[in-house]
Amino acid sequence: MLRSIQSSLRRGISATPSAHLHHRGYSSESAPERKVAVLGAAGGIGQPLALLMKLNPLVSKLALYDIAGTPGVAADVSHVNTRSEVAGYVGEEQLGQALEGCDIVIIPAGVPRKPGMTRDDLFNINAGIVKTLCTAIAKYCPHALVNMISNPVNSTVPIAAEVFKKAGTYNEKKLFGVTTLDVVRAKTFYAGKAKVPVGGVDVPVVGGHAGITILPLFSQATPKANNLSDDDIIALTKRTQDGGTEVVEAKAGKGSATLSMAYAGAVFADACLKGLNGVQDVVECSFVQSSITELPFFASKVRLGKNGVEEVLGLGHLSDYEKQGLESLKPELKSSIEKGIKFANQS
Ligand SMILES: NC(=O)c1ccc[n+]([C@@H]2O[C@H](COP(=O)([O-])OP(=O)(O)OC[C@H]3O[C@@H](n4cnc5c(N)ncnc54)[C@H](O)[C@@H]3O)[C@@H](O)[C@H]2O)c1
Ligand SMILES: O=C(O)C[C@H](O)C(=O)O
Repeated sequence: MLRSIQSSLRRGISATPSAHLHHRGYSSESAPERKVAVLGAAGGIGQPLALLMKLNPLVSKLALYDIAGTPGVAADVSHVNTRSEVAGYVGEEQLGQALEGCDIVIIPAGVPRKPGMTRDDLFNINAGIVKTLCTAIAKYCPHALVNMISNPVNSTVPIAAEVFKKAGTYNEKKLFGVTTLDVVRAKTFYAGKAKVPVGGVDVPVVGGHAGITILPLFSQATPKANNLSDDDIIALTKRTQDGGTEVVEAKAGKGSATLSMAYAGAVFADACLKGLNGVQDVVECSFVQSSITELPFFASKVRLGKNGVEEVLGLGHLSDYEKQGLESLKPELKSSIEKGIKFANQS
């Protein structure tokens, strides 16, 4: 049972087939030691993400941190009979211990949206939380890869970059805004509309992570679908851009996407782990420091490796509709990035 869950997870949460790992000369049990921390681990995303990371055989130590509730989550998850050793840390005085020795820090800490709110409405609370957590990362694990989930991602990633710059620890190869949920949604919606098996679908999603800044590139989707009209592509694009709001409205005041986000966060962290371990050709979309447009941060396909970002891949050929979408998203994305930079430098 466990073996089958693990092997299906390994197939699902994997940018490369698990067979690839065996070609690298190690089984999961003898994979390199890797410590992963989840900050905000007692939350709606944090708890299922903690479980999924506990199921990942590439993790040897799992640190679960929150301002409350982590002893219980850690005790619960620690009983799962998989490789990693689990520890719970609670309150700022234990944050350093949680972070020491980390290879990857995943941050889903902060408040989620309620109906009627934009992600930017979360800025006032989450910006401060992210700043505090990143200050501690700079101190206790300056070489870790940071997977930023807390919204608004378009601003929290620039905040993190500024905090690290001030601390003298910034490495642009190691800071990632997690936009995997946009890709997960685009793949699901495309497969449903094109009537193709979802397992084999790929759709790049570029730009940022809020409304029109989310730009799925259905013209590059594989397998190619010849049964989709221009109107279908417009509808798929809008549904992907509004995917978060669809969940916020359905949850009617009880938060935003947690389960699909935990899955997406686990997919992205798994790709980072594989990159760190030297697996070749690990490619995921992520919001990173970038020079593929005039904006300083941009989501696109990124090749992951032993140092984090190995290569930021270009946008490829865009349809006229996508070119228009790209130009329309730039002003909003630019101002969200600038808002984050300004906050980090003023406060
Ligand atoms: N990037 C994405 O695609 C994506 C998707 C979904 C949600 N999100 C964002 O993720 C965040 C978390 O969402 P959620 O549904 O898990 O919320 P939640 O309220 O259920 O959980 C958040 C957790 O963060 C903790 N927290 C608050 N301040 C903290 C601090 N200073 N240090 C550590 N932990 C702290 C809380 O105690 C809580 O347990 C929100 O900002 C949400 O908008 C992002
Ligand atoms: O929509 C939200 O507020 C949460 C998240 O960014 C999402 O895309 O689901």
